Amino acid sequence: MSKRFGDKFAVADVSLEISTGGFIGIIGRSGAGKSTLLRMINRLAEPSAGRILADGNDVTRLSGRRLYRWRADCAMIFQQFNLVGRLDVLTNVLLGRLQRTPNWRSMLKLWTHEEKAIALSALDQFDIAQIAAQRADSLSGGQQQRVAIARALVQEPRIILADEPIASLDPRNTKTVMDALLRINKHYGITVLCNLHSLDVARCYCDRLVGMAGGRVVFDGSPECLTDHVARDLYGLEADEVMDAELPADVPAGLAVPA
Ligand SMILES: Nc1ncnc2c1ncn2[C@@H]1O[C@H](COP(=O)(O)OP(=O)(O)OP(=O)(O)O)[C@@H](O)[C@H]1O
Repeated sequence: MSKRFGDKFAVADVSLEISTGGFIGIIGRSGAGKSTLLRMINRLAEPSAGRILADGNDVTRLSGRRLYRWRADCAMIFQQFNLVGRLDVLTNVLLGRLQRTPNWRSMLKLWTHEEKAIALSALDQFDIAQIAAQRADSLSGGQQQRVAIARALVQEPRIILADEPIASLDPRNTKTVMDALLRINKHYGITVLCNLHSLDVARCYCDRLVGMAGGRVVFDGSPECLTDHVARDLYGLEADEVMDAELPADVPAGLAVPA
């Protein structure tokens, strides 16, 4: 796929094959094309050229109901959480059910007991069921992002597209949020594609890293294959910054699935 803005290519001739159930980190310096690549997958950005194939179906040609369904299959997590601040946490999570709920019921906010139970259970998995009745704008950044992940989970997606989900969080909240994404990936087998600035976080959580520079893929492999030498090539002058440890000292290395 390629995406051009004017005469500049944000993504240029990128070809990736993504297997179900992976935890893929997309890394690279600012402006490398990571967000544009993710946004093309759920068609928030239209590719200028190329195709996206999912199970043999050309996603780039979908419209109407079928596009709506594809977007329901791809839950998006944003850096700025995108919760509705004046609504309580439980309602924010229930909004993730919108694509699966008849319009008239969601407009009247007539959620069934079952839907509420699903939403509460999602919150419980990330240890935040006790704040279900609080307004979303009263929460810390880490709590808000966990609510956003619970909302994504109740959407029952096949893929989670996370665009810099930890960029505005401190190290402890970074770990909580990455653990939540890892749990979704390992426990439910949902594929996670995650744009990450911190190389250390990417190495710790992802089983595959895709490195982008100037809109192109310049590295694609396991974290072990991404040597410091390759990373320095990828990040240039930003290398020292992204290779600084951002996780607290008690974080175990490797892919330990949280209990
Ligand atoms: N809507 C747009 N209009 C014009 N140019 C854009 C637009 N969106 C992105 N770009 C340009 O495309 C290039 C890639 O941007 P993109 O946001 O995908 O990079 P990124 O790797 O996600 O960077 P960052 O980490 O800073 O978000 C950049 O040069 C950016 O300025």
